[in-house]
Amino acid sequence: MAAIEVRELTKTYGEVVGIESLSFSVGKGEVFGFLGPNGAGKTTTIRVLLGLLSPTAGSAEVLGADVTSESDLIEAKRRIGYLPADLGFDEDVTGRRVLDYFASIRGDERRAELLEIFTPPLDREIREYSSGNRQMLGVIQAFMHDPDLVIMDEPTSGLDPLKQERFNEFVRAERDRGTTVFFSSHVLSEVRRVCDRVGILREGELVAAEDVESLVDRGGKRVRVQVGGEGSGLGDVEGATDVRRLGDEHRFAYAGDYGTLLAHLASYDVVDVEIAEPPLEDVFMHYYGGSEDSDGEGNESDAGEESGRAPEPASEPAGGDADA
Ligand SMILES: Nc1ncnc2c1ncn2[C@@H]1O[C@H](COP(=O)(O)OP(=O)(O)OP(=O)(O)O)[C@@H](O)[C@H]1O
Repeated sequence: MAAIEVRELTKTYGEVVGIESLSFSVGKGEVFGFLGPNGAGKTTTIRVLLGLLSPTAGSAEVLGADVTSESDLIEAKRRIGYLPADLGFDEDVTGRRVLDYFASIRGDERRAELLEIFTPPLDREIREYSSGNRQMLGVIQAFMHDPDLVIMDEPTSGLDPLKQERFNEFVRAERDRGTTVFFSSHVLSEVRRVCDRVGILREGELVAAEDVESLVDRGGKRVRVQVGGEGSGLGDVEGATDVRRLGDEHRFAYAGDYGTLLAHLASYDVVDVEIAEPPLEDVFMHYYGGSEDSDGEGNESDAGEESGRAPEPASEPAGGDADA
């Protein structure tokens, strides 16, 4: 049994399509990144999975529970952790009170361990919390009852790079202990670091769900070569595309095997060579077919991370204990 099974799932808001005929599954123990730009349907999918929105058509199961069955879902939610995009904590209480509240509902056997990794100021009121501290408190409440499955909506938003790295390390360790993690993101480099598999959502439809390495292979390696002399015909090797010359440097994308490339380069007087993975943005654009071009420099930027977010649907208290 998969941890998450989604079949032909559609959710519309009146005329507006949130997601359409979405199908995917997430295996037990897998870390699955759910990628898409603002408005692609990530939050809608997550809210349906938590029973917070009813699907218009299709079906979804989490840990074997039909998300439209309140009784099944209540049982399954004991084994699920949830980090919503909009945490919705009570501003007047301390972080400790927030954790005590969730502990009273679902338990907190991992609280102490999590507080050694994530360090929000527990005795301050939430209104004094920075967004990073709120997010850390959210991560602690999502994991502290030792769930089998954790669903997170943009978990690293608001975290500084050091805390993001701590979060990434934590997710990798969670995978090693067998926890299934499903999280949405529009930060491509982040999913690359921690996910086994990635689903790319575009305008409510899944356009790809594959392992991260295949996605990267699909984009082709980025090759830069400097040679003595003219280097004519240097880009004439099977698998090379987008061949360009900048001064004495030759650049191209390469989707063939290393042996062929190295044999080809051996006939030149190579001064310098660099073979790098493509920026995931390029892979992403391949699926979106957008006109936004990467800079071709191989930079893995977090484009969009700071961009304005579409208004969130009505928020619910963290922990997903709103009505099914
Ligand atoms: N409550 C709502 N009423 C009407 N339309 C909605 C509602 N919630 C979402 N939508 C629409 O559904 C589509 C998917 O939105 P959703 O919030 O699921 O996307 P998202 O991928 O989570 O985006 P973001 O990265 O901005 O959070 C968008 O067109 C959005 O405007």
